[in-house]
Amino acid sequence: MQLTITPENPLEWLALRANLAPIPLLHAQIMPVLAKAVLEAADRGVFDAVKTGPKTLDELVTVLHLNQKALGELMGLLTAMGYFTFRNNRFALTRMARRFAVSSDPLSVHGMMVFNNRVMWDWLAHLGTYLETGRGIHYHDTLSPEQWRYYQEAMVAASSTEAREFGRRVPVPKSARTMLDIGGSHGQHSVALCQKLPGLTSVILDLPPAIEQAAPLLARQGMGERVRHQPGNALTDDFGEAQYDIVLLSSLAHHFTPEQNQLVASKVARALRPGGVFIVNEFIRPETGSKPELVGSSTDLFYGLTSTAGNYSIEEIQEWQRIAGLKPHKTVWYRTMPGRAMVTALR
Ligand SMILES: C[S@@+](CC[C@H](N)C(=O)[O-])C[C@H]1O[C@@H](n2cnc3c(N)ncnc32)[C@H](O)[C@@H]1O
Repeated sequence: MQLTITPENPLEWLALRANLAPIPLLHAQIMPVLAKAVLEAADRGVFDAVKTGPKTLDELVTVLHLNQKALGELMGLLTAMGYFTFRNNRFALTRMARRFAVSSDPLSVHGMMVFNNRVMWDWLAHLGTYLETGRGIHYHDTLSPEQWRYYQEAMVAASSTEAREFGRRVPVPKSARTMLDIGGSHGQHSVALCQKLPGLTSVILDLPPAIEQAAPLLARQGMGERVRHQPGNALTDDFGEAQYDIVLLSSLAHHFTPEQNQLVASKVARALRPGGVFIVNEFIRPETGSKPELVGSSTDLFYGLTSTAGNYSIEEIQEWQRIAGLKPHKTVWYRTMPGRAMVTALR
């Protein structure tokens, strides 16, 4: 899967080939507006307002208390982007928008859109400073309780589709009974595996302010004591010895430096039982100059900006696992998300 600028006819193909299309204008002027329009629409309840059935612009103006001209422009853009159709003077949600943009669908990314609109958007203004200093903003140290809530809801939204594929495809022993989910937040990955393996229980280790906000999100899953939170810090806590059949580090390695990841991998190796599996679930950094992959490259820059860290290559992740005394095992690439993989190793 790729995010691309695609010609729609042979003449456009020729224009692109002949370098006649000003691509940076699309990146610099069009794409930021597309992104912000989707975020603001989600945050203002535009998608939810159409959930019960097609609406005219006038009806939307009344329900949403927004300016008619401005909302008309937004709806025009969202229709062009494939979120709505417009027939008989009414806007209707497309299948894609109904599943992923309306807040109530189990696969919705609405929580991520609200977080990005209310919290993340302002971080982007720091990119210039990051480029000068190499120092990211380290948001885990400064979020307010309300921002922690948006963050944890965003993580649910970001991983709902992925957790299903993870549960189906991650190579784990069927006999596994104990799991440690480091930085596991909402617990969707643990829940997916516990639903698949009836004998499995999981402990989610996360920072105390994260757990405060993630607890109700985990409770919603109805797993009771089989998936429980444990407040702590992956960098300073001991994980114990030969306790777990599965250890998962999902979307946390990108917040840590290589040295911190090596430290975590060593503690994980000690905490695994013989035959146990360590899964690093991550966006993978494409090598500069290799086949273009926008998700891996843009998240790499983004995690640099946010945590002074970034994405890692498969080889780098396997090197932490190897130095920790583990044997690199299968790497499984996601089919539902480009640039993302489960990199596994065995004790
Ligand atoms: C990007 S989220 C990933 C959540 C989840 N694992 C997933 O894949 O959807 C990173 C999580 O790691 C937690 N975290 C950050 N630093 C941590 C640390 N030092 N120890 C434990 N958890 C940490 C955050 O609170 C957050 O819940």
